[in-house]
Amino acid sequence: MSALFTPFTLKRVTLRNRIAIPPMCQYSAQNGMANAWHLSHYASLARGGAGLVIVEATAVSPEGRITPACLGLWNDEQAAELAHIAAAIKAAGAVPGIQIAHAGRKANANKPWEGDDHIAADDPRYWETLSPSAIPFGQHLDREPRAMSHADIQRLQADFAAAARRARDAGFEWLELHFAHGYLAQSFFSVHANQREDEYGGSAAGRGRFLLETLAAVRQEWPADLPLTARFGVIEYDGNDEQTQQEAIALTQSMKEQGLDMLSVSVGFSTPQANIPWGPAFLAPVAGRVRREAQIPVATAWGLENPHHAEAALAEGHIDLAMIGRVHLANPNWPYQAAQALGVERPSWVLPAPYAHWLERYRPN
Ligand SMILES: C=C(C(=O)O)c1ccccc1
Repeated sequence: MSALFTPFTLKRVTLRNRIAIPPMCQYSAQNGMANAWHLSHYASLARGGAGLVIVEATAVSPEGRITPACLGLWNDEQAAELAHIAAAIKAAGAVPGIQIAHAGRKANANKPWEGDDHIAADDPRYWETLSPSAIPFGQHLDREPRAMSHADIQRLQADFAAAARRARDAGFEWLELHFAHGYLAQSFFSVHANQREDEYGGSAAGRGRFLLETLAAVRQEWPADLPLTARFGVIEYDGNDEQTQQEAIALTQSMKEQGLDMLSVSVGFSTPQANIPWGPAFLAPVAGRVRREAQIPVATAWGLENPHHAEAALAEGHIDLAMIGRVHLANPNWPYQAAQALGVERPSWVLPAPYAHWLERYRPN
């Protein structure tokens, strides 16, 4: 039996395999509302056979969106539309997950294919960006954000808790806090973005406070028997990686003690000067160190689209779940190809029966 096609149980949720589809922004919403695009997109991904499908970064407040076209979960109308997506993912046999997020100083940007840069101040779509300190990210996201007050911090933590409550009520069974990729929570942890001199800055403990408090607020709302996870950048590839990993692993241990069930290990993306060693499964050993030292189940993404690389990362004990993203956009039925490549018996049956039975006897010319 292949590691990739072994079920995985966390709290009262069992995934049919170790294939998870990570959040991938679609930049296709109006006023934060999901629409026909999102429903067909997520239903298609779920029908492909993955065990877990995580809905893209969904903002906890309007100014937390990466772009004006990002999803939101700051009101009940948005939750009602997302409930249809959770139901569609579940009906296809996958577990419905959702990532809740605040983009911080990277917010208020144009869509990637429309410039990927900050929206101009005289544009009607402009809104103020927030961050731990008034330090811009740089390059195409060079706007100086407003340094957050304690009132801002408390408001945004309450927004995360409210979004978690709505996600629960909408029928999602897996919640991921977006603590990665240079967005708000990652910015509190990163010295590149956080130069506060109060209790939310300075030491690693200070820079981790926002994440721990936000997790605690969400933990109050999210059911104890459903997985509460976070995607977190544990390395920046900025030349200071050993210290960053040590601090990140210490924070992960604290988050685990506060009720975090799993960590999706990613890159911080807090500085444009990062020198990321892109390549097959490049982050798997980093994830394996977090798994060993923090003693917490981990997932990771990046460079796992070759089934043999994903299988090895699991079999070698680096990870518990393989986040397989972009290749699913090219081939929503990637799990079927992976099952064939790994010699899984009756591979077509990773797909829904209406597809599986036709494919079982299909021999392409
Ligand atoms: C749009 C992203 C997200 O939502 O995390 C993202 C950003 C940086 C790298 C990968 C993904």
